Amino acid sequence: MWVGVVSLFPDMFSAVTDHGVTGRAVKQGLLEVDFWNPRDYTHDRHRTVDDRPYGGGPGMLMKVEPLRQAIRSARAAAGGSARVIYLSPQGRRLDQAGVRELATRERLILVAGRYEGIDERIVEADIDEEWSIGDYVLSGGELAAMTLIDAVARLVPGVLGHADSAEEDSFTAGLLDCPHYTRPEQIEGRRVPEVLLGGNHEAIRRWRLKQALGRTWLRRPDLLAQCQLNSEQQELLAEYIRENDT
Ligand SMILES: Nc1nonc1C(=O)NCc1ccc(Cl)cc1
Repeated sequence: MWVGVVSLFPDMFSAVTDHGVTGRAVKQGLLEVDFWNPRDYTHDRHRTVDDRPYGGGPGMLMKVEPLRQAIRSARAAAGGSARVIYLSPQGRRLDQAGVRELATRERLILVAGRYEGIDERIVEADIDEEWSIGDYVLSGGELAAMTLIDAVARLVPGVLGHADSAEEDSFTAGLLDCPHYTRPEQIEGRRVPEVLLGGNHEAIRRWRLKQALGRTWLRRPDLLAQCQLNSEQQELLAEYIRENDT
């Protein structure tokens, strides 16, 4: 997957390009991230990238020309086949379904804004899709862009490594994760559930599924309402509710 990033702070992206699963994906050539900085498209002595808002008010906007040229350069490099995405609280809320949609695209260009925003005419003329990672206000679009890169890259074949791509198997898709345990067997009197210490893999699978269903029921009934539960899942959830309905 190829991602073009338009940002005033490209160095921030080392968080995804130089670390962990996504860093390894870059090394392996499964993920490529290239950068276009609007500041490189300024021609004044001060390399100005911000501009005052018509109508007054606090703060500045991103200056139009440098941003437009950076986006156009990124599009040209993508060979015109990229989707240009702008990250902002005004966008479509990102969830795993949206991540799956975005992961089907070979080329994405992510526009990370700074200051108070970008000119609406750029959104109309140069942006294909606007996405939000959540209902809160960040200081710029970079962290949102990195969040999207991380979530989408994990769905690129080969990136996660373990063949069963634990993340997305049908077992728990759409449910919260089950509890996890590792050594030692006891921490200040708290023990690991016995089923996990045995070797009964079918019992372990059922226990994990039951826990995932139960935790979703307890913490995110909205997610559960969207799930089509099969008979085994319905049975396990009913069992969990019987055991946990306070
Ligand atoms: N929440 C979010 N989901 O995506 N992006 C955000 C966010 O807060 N961006 C801050 C931001 C976005 C554009 C500009 Cl010009 C300035 C600051």
